[in-house]
Amino acid sequence: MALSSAPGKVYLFGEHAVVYGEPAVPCAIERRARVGVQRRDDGKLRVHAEDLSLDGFTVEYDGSTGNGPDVDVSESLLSAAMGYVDGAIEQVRDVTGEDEVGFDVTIESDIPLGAGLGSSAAVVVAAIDAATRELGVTLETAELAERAYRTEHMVQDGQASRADTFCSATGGAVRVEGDDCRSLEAPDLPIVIGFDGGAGDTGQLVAGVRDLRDEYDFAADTVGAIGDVVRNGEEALANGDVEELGRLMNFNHGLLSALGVSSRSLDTMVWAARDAGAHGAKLTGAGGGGCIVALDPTPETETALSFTPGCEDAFRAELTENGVTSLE
Ligand SMILES: Nc1ncnc2c1ncn2[C@@H]1O[C@H](COP(=O)(O)OP(=O)(O)O)[C@@H](O)[C@H]1O
Ligand SMILES: C[C@@](O)(CCOP(=O)(O)O)CC(=O)O
Ligand SMILES: [Mg+2]
Repeated sequence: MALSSAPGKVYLFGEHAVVYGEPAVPCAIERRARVGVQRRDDGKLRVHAEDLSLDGFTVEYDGSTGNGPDVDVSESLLSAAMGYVDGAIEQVRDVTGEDEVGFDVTIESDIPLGAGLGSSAAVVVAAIDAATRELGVTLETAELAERAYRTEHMVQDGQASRADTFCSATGGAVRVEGDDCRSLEAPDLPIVIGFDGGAGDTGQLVAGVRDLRDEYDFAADTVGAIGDVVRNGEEALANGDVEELGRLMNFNHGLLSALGVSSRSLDTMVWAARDAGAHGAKLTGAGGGGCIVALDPTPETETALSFTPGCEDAFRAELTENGVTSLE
């Protein structure tokens, strides 16, 4: 049995645009997914995922025959739910050369699913790390991040960046532009998160931006403008200028909103944070529903969010330097 954990993240800047080669700056936060993996020799993959929205289920199926699990939910819901774990195991089989190996996989996570905090990347990174170690193979962090990226790329229909997976694998604040992934020095940021209790489908939201970008030059320009905001944001981060970071986050939110990936509840939480005196606020991740990230050293934003209709949970998030971690 091998057990690994990996962190979720918030985007200070650059989600969606990063899929088209613009830079992005996500930061790992101290909310983690833990994945336990035990080898089985019958080739089956058995996944126990208490937090998955199919009401906490356990499925068992034979990965070698391609037969799906025997649960009573629609095919599309199931493939969306299982795709990341299945994909991670495919990568493990590929990188270890053990094509027929099966696993019992147990997932526990304190990252809400589909909410923009990178639950998918954390689960994939932790799963690949635990499963390879279970087979006696230790991957370098760069290789692990690359395999996790390939998983997200496959599940999200060929549209994904390396940002979430690299950030989850290494921890800390990172900068990703295409295949150039590096760690950044970041000050201790006063991060507050608001969560509307909802979720968005990353694959669908990414496809929506892609279509807009294909149809309208001004949508392509908007993606480019997000890249400009990120480049300014990197400078503000390096200078520890939290006020400027906040202004740029506000700008970034406006551009994401123009690309159609915000929602009424995300906008409401963003405005509640701004009205409470936050330096700035924006949605984080794919959008559609889920979380916003705000910067506020005072307790005002967290308090205001906790009284905002449509905000189900408001909490502070600590940046973490701990990326993927082997627990057993
Ligand atoms: N605790 C978990 N157990 C099993 N699968 C999970 C878990 N957390 C996330 N996932 C997988 O990740 C998907 C959500 O990823 P995504 O839509 O990219 O949103 P995000 O990465 O912002 O949380 C889920 O549908 C599921 O496939
Ligand atoms: C929208 C996107 O930029 C980030 C998605 O983040 P999340 O899965 O919503 O946490 C997609 C990607 O980078 O692969
Ligand atoms: Mg994701």
